Amino acid sequence: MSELFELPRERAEVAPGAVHVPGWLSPAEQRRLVAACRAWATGPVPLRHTRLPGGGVMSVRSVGLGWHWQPYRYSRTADDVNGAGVAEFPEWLGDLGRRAVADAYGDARAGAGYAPDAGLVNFYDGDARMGMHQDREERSSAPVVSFSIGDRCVFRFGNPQGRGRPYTDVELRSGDLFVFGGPSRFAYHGVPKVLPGTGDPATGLAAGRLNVTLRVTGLTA
Ligand SMILES: O=C(O)CCC(=O)C(=O)O
Ligand SMILES: [Fe+2]
Repeated sequence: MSELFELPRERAEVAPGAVHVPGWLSPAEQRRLVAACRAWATGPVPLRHTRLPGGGVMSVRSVGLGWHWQPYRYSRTADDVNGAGVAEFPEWLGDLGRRAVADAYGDARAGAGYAPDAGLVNFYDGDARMGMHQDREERSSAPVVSFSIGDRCVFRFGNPQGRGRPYTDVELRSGDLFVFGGPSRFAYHGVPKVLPGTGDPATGLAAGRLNVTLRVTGLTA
């Protein structure tokens, strides 16, 4: 069906403290993020499939900013990849995060006080997905900010008690913002499906889905 007949996509509070803001990133901001991710993907730590303790590898390819994430801790160096120090978390990305929190919650003060120090860049090709998990390696309950670019996906957002129901399936499209904090900060969430071929190459991403999450680690040193 043509986009013409689709309902407008509205800001929605999917769970308490979990807010979806469709089309939040401008086309220029999406292009800037894609270009930045392209550079981060090459190093100092390359975009790679994270190895899991059980021996498997994640289908998503990832790289960290500010801090390196590996199951299940943060470090400054990518000891499970090439030992290199992670790329710096840029100030402009923190600024984008502050605006995102302010807009998602309609709370300028919450936005101004948001100080993310870690970014996680995730790239999904057509077959990649992410199982239900909590973001819980952070020692802070500040919100997680998530930006999506490229192919659409089904984002499953649940509850802090466990992987199962209740959850809500949200379609995240290029430019969408999702912020989860407050009572939903430690809610389980995942990406059961990416919808290949639904992105717009004008973003600079010809195929696949890019997701960038910002976090406050609460860690020092
Ligand atoms: O790709 C997404 O939308 C979610 C990514 C995510 O949950 C994570 O990186 O922890
Ligand atoms: Fe997550």
